[in-house]
Amino acid sequence: MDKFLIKGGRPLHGEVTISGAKNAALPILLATVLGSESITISNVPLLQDVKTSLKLLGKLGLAHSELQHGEVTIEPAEMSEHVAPYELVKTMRASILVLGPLLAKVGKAEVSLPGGCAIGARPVNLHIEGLRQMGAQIVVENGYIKASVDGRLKGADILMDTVSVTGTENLMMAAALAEGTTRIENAAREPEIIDLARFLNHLGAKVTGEGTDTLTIEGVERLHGGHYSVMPDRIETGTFLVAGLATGGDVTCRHTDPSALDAVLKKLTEAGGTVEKGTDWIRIRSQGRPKPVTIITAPHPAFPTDMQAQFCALNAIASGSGWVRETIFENRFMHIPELRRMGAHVELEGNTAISNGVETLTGAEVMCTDLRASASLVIAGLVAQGETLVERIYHIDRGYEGIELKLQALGADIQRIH
Ligand SMILES: CC(=O)N[C@H]1[C@@H](OP(=O)(O)OP(=O)(O)OC[C@H]2O[C@@H](n3ccc(=O)[nH]c3=O)[C@H](O)[C@@H]2O)O[C@H](CO)[C@@H](O)[C@@H]1O
Ligand SMILES: C=C(OP(=O)(O)O)C(=O)O
Repeated sequence: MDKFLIKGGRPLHGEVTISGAKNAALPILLATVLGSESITISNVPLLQDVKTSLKLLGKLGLAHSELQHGEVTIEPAEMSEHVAPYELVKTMRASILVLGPLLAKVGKAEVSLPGGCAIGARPVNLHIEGLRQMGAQIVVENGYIKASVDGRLKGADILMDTVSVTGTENLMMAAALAEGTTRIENAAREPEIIDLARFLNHLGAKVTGEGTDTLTIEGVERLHGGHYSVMPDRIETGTFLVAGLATGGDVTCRHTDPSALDAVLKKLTEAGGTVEKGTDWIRIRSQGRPKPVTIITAPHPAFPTDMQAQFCALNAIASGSGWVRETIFENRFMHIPELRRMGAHVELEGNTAISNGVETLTGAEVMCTDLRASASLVIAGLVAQGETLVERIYHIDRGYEGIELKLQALGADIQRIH
């Protein structure tokens, strides 16, 4: 299993090019199930989850080109299969996103129930309830969601009990080919939802209201082909900005979208970073030791859960006491015991991590438990005195394209050990 060996204490300096967003690329790739003509997608990050998505599309009978220079073409097909098996779903929760498209396109789907993961239970009841409202018959049997519909799905008025990103995406994709109009209220407003809506509209779907809490989708009979470029990864951007600030450096993220990062940039500024931005770049400069911040995660446009672990690493070395409260996932603090092993003074009280910043962390052997926890440990390793060995980095490879190469180019001493 690969590991990262990091020799900490070097400020990061320079420019980094941000990749396409994992959390936009995966739904967009899986939405190609809905297509009836050839679809080319560019700015696709080369990640383990992207490889898994392409494997899943292949399993469903869709041919695709090799992913080269971030571009892949997917050919439409008479779907020969409608099953997303456990082997694939267990490695990538986003596989649940074929449920809506398969039902809409071929009228049947069997998708392994994703179950929980390290960060929480991660239920999908709202996906199932919404599809039932659109006329699907669904049973959960032998660990699979087995769904079918007579004829086409029907447009419906759906009120989501809670804001769900993948739930909104599944229902939006299903509604794109349904008969009649679907209204999704209390919809998620994440930038990745907007990107998926734009992608679907580019292929001829009729989605409006993206970026607000009410989506209206007028179903169409078929989607045509096209070429679409995935939005930049706001979480990768935020991760590099935190790493720049934490190490006392000066980092510019290129090929990104500052408008998707308002809550994160606000907290970076509160933490004492000097933030400048243009249409597609953000620069952060450290002015000395970071100041502590208080953070409450919540659905967009509030502070994203996918950035809280990185800010825990920042608070760990801040000049005072700060706290981070996680409201989306019940167990997303697995990085805290690892940060403590590196000398952080941080306590968990319920869903809040309260830290008393220390001057510096010390290198240690630490273990990744999930994607963003891994990012926080890498940041901590870059800051720490001495050597840090980060184990189980397959978690990080799910979501960050060549993170060690990008960090090396910014001056970090980080090596992948096979
Ligand atoms: C709102 C939110 O911040 N969602 C995050 C969530 O998306 P992801 O789509 O994985 O999770 P959801 O947005 O669906 O979950 C949000 C909340 O709704 C609950 N829920 C969800 C679906 C459902 O059917 N029933 C139900 O009760 C979940 O338990 C959770 O507390 O994890 C992703 C990966 O870390 C992040 O990129 C998303 O930003
Ligand atoms: C936890 C994440 O992803 P996933 O939903 O794929 O597990 C993430 O992007 O931080």
